[in-house]
Amino acid sequence: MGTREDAAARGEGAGDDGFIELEGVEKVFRVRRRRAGRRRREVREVRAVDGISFRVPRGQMVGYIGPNGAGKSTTIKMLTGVLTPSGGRIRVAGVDPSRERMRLARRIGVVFGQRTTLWWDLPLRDSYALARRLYRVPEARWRANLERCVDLLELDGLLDVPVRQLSLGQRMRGDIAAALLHDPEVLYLDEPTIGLDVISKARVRSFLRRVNTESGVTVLLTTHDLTDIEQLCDRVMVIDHGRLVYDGALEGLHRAGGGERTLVVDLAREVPPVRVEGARTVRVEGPRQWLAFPAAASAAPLVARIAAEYPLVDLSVREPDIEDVIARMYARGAAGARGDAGPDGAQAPPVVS
Ligand SMILES: Nc1ncnc2c1ncn2[C@@H]1O[C@H](COP(=O)(O)OP(=O)(O)OP(=O)(O)O)[C@@H](O)[C@H]1O
Repeated sequence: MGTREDAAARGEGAGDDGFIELEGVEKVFRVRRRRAGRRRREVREVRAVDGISFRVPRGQMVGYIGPNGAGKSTTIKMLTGVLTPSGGRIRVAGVDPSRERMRLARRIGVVFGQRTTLWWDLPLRDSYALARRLYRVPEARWRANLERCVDLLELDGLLDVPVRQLSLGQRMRGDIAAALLHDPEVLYLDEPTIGLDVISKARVRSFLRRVNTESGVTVLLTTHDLTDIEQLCDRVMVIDHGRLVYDGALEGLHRAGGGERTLVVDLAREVPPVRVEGARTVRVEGPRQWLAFPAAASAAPLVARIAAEYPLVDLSVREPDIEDVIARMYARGAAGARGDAGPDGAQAPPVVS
């Protein structure tokens, strides 16, 4: 991982405002299935990605979120060149991924949280050494990158352990390191914190923040955990049924969804429901209380008010599920939020904040 300047110097023909560019991208899968009583197989079309356009400048860290089956993984697979779009145009660093997949492979890193790219029976160290040969990374560069990853991802002591013996959190950190040892300019992360405990999530997030700010790596992050987005991304894009329905800041998404966050407070003893301006108590269980407050509001003044008047011991903030936020966007009929096809079949632009 070089510096931000290194990353800028590596630019090949891509304008800074369109390092990743998608124009009207579509992916249609044809699924064959046999219906009971029919001899012929029926062909059904699944429009996994349905006319998506966006541009991501170099060095930006973007959240790419949506409900299950929305088309997130399909988009990432097209960005890596694993899948070829059925329509539209993609450029990553000026390169068409599906045409020049091998050339692009050296410039991108991919982490699929649900699957490992590491060799299951080999120690991490051997997996990394194989990847070095595959990507032809110069020895000195590779060593420096490995040292930095081992240090920041706390992999020391794990390098000689076979991957299958690692915990999920250790394996995920191992996978993230593997994706970065060849100095990629873009990192695609598909659910990098899925299934991790709070401490492992915090480690992964703080590492990703450093990689983005210090090395200028452009990051596209898919997650169901809105805290990942809140802590890492200035920009969030929401995809639903293969269409982009929102592009902007997380606060704007909360406004569009009109959602609420929940402040969970642990008090030193049981007290009547907390009464505080800006929130309403929705649940009380012994000394623990749940307070709902507008998702777009800051929790800090609320916490200060509670701490001043109640024996506050501990607290946490729970984000609404992305499914809830999107469901509310639909329920409120936010202008253009559906990305409905117009009379001419054109897709309405996403809500932009
Ligand atoms: N190879 C395939 N063949 C047929 N249909 C597919 C294929 N891959 C994905 N799909 C379908 O395309 C749609 C989008 O899937 P995709 O995996 O991109 O969604 P996702 O947003 O990543 O979902 P999740 O959050 O559950 O991972 C789904 O309806 C899925 O069933």
